[in-house]
Amino acid sequence: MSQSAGSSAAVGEVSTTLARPRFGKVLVFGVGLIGGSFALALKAAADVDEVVGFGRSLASLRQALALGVIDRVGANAAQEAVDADLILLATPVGAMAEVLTRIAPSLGPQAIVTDAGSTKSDVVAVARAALGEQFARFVPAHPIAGAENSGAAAARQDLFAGRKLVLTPLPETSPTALARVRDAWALCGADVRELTPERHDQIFAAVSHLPHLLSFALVHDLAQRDERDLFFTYAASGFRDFTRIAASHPEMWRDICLANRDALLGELDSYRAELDRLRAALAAGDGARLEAVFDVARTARRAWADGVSGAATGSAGDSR
Ligand SMILES: NC(=O)C1=CN([C@@H]2O[C@H](COP(=O)(O)OP(=O)(O)OC[C@H]3O[C@@H](n4cnc5c(N)ncnc54)[C@H](O)[C@@H]3O)[C@@H](O)[C@H]2O)C=CC1
Ligand SMILES: O=C(O)C(=O)Cc1ccc(O)cc1
Repeated sequence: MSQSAGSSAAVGEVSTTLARPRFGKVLVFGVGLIGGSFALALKAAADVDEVVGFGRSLASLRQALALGVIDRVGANAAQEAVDADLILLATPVGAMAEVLTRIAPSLGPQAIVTDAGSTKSDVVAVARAALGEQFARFVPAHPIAGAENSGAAAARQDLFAGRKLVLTPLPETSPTALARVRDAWALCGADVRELTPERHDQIFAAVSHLPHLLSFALVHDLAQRDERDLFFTYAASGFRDFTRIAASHPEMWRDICLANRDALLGELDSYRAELDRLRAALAAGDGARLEAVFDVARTARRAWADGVSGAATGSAGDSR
């Protein structure tokens, strides 16, 4: 995809020295699965001077350093922001306001700020409030790639390869900043799309946030029972598929649910109504109704899986 820095043309070809895209000094706040994978992928594909990592725990930042995910552990975010070129927020969404407030006063004129949060309207609102006149260089983003695993040790250079990445630019977003962030994610291998923040949050309430809530709820319900060990002993692959995401990070999902509360409540109500209809059919012994519902769901699920497997976005059991 990208050429090595300084690659020279073969004899007889027009001599062109194609430099790798330059990203200068990159700060990553939250060097976990997503921030760490972004750092690895961008360093592999672009000319990055250094990646400086910030986080809550020195131990996990040291681990990220030892793994080569970051080049340096940052000590003073405000100072490091002065000459940073690209700043990625990859903390849980509830922590982003505090990070933005810390760096806002010292951002240099070259700095572009982006995020990887799973919700967008809330992140846009806190960025607008914290950055004020500098909000134009904030480019909201959400990689649709991940896993139930957390931390820098789970980071992978190819996490975003072939996966969708949604940008939710605003009318005031700087076209230059937007192009740079689009380029950065494309260099990480992502298939970059655009939505409005509101549309993004509606869609992801239905296809991501609700399924995680349901999975947590099912496992929680079973885990409260006296006979849980016996029940879990007999759980098979259907249970494994349905509940893989209940092993996801509780703090991250607390923040996502609260940030997208209205849309998630709407989806939860819709799902409860569906469950009520199924319950009524079951209580009435209405097998035809149950089978009709299962049939529509099976057809839709198979069509979706066939469609996405062609686009390399994962299949059932693929935890990416
Ligand atoms: N896990 C996934 O599959 C995906 C997650 N996301 C989003 O990406 C973001 C990061 O998620 P992951 O990388 O999975 O989480 P993670 O738990 O692997 O990493 C988050 C990192 O942020 C640090 N952190 C927490 N609070 C902080 C604070 N106040 N200041 C600085 N650092 C702080 C943690 O110590 C941790 O190193 C979240 O906003 C999440 O919604 C987006 C797409 C997929
Ligand atoms: O683990 C999984 O399958 C996921 O669904 C990962 C994921 C989690 C949060 C996101 O915002 C996007 C993707």
